Amino acid sequence: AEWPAPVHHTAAAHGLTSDLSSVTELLAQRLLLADKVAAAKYGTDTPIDDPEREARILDDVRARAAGLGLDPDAVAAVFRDQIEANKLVQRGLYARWDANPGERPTERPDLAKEVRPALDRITTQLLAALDDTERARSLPSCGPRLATAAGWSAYTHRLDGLHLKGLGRALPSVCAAP
Ligand SMILES: C=C(O[C@@H]1C=C(C(=O)O)C=C[C@H]1O)C(=O)O
Repeated sequence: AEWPAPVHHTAAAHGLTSDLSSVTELLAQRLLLADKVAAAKYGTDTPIDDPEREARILDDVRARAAGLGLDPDAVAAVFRDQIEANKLVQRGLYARWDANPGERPTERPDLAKEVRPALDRITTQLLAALDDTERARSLPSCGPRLATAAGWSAYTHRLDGLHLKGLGRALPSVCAAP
């Protein structure tokens, strides 16, 4: 055989990358969209919790995980964490806006036309990132690597305390169970 082997495909395409920042970057981006979700809902009859939308998301990612050869339960657990993290941030923003009317959003984004499509784009990207990092997420080093990557994502996005708490809530199922 030839050596070194010709590179026909990227490491990421084979789940060989050990860098989890592609994942944490998307988790941070998704969490920052909670501000737009909350702004879309605050002061309206639309509740923070939408169990039907959540169930549709989880059904969809299970099917797409299976198509990628990923464990549907494990992938659904990651998205369940993202949804809980998002609601945690939404609730925190509501509390902040209730207490400080001056900080309330001045515009109400369109949940259906603007915000949910942005969340859906991240879903597609996150599924690809989970696929790319399948091996790294199964290693014992996943936890420390994930913490490091999350720290960088938090830093580059200048996350405040509430969003840091949300990012912490977003992480527990990213590393495969031992
Ligand atoms: C983001 C929303 O709010 C909540 C959080 C969701 C999520 O993180 O995907 C989905 C449904 C809601 O329970 C939304 O309504 O779209």
